[in-house]
Amino acid sequence: MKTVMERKKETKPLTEQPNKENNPVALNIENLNIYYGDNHAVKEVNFSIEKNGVTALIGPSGCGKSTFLRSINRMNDLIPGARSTGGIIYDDVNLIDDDINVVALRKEIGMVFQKPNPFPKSIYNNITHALKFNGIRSRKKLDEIVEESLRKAALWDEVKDRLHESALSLSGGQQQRLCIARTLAMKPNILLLDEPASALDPISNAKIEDLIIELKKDYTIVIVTHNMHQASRISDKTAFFLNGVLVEFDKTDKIFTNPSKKDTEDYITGRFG
Ligand SMILES: Nc1ncnc2c1ncn2[C@@H]1O[C@H](COP(=O)(O)OP(=O)(O)OP(=O)(O)O)[C@@H](O)[C@H]1O
Repeated sequence: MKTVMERKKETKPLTEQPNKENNPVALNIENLNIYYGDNHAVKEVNFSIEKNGVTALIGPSGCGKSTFLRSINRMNDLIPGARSTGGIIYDDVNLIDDDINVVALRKEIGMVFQKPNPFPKSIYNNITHALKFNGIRSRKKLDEIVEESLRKAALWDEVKDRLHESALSLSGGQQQRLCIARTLAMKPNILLLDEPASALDPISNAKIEDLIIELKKDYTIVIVTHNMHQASRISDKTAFFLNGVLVEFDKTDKIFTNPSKKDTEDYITGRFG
């Protein structure tokens, strides 16, 4: 069985191929359908996600945003009865193919969830746990990655003197930034964020938003959010879903100032959902 990385080496990376606006593409979504048993949760979705940008997924509860997001790094595999058809094309590999190495995939495409979920371990060990599992043993190397990841997640200055204290002693916002640091330590290309700030206070929320804007220089970010202000502040492109259908996908400015579809306008102006 070939890993995502092994298959990548054989092909020209899709990321070198521009989309119609001439921006490099990280993921091409082609006729994607996702089902839970008889429930057709995501229907014939087609669009491309740009590299080094923030793509926001918006829409009312139950419209399929999280299902779509989870399908990108195959988290839906854990749900009995879930199945997908179509394509999520990443570096010329279809991520829904059966022979994808899901462990390798999840290193390249990391995910952060709504509720911070640090391990009940020290701050340091939260970051090194998966690294050690992947065979990195050198203390110097581990120290370097811990510092680099915590700096990237804008947490280093707050925790550098307490790296061996429990992660559970951190505030909710700090725990979420630690979860982002833990994901960054695996050196992903893409970050999937499922409402990463919705369980946090406004100040922590603002820090996460600032962090996302900073991180998009180095990563492709896809974020599910119910917060319209957040979507308009931090994203470059926005995808509006309704009943599993991608109703509209465009530049965020356009979606929020002059949407093409009435359903999009009704949603962003709060008329439903
Ligand atoms: N684990 C699951 N098992 C079965 N059906 C599910 C599961 N998760 C979601 N669904 C169904 O898939 C559809 C889309 O749900 P999903 O959670 O993706 O929507 P969402 O837009 O992310 O909603 P929310 O904003 O409330 O999180 C819904 O009909 C939901 O009931």
